Amino acid sequence: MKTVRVVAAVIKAVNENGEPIIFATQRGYGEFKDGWEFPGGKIEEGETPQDALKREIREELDTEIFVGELIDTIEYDYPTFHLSMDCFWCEIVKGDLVLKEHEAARWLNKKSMDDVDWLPADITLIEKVRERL
Ligand SMILES: Nc1nc2c([nH]c(=O)n2[C@H]2C[C@H](O)[C@@H](COP(=O)(O)OP(=O)(O)OP(=O)(O)O)O2)c(=O)[nH]1
Ligand SMILES: [Mg+2]
Repeated sequence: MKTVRVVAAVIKAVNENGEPIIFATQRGYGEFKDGWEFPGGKIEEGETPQDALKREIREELDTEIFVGELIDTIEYDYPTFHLSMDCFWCEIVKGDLVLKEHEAARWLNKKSMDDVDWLPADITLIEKVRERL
């Protein structure tokens, strides 16, 4: 099976009550349309994961991010490909998270993290994010 190498940004901020929150996006097209994910995408040839992630967030959200620590690398078998996804803690440097490709987005806290329908590969990641948020 072919392996698809992907990077995803867990963009972290703090809400008006001082609680940590993360930014989730809903896919607007394709095979996984309507599923919730962390913004990001496929690593292109010659890119480091960090460079790829900064590029993807510029393309998808018109926003500049700081890419921090690796949270986890998710390995997941979809029916037609193997996903290898590096997930990083990120912070906004500049920009307003404009949805250029996604159909919706939400800021989620620990409690509301289960309220959206995550893509299958993200389920184990969500547990780690919640523990460390
Ligand atoms: N970005 C992202 N992709 C995820 C997550 N979970 C998950 O299973 N995926 C899968 C869906 C896709 O098959 C693949 C990432 O593809 P993508 O569609 O974001 O890639 P891309 O931005 O480069 O878009 P495209 O040019 O291929 O349309 O990884 C996630 O949390 N974030
Ligand atoms: Mg993408």
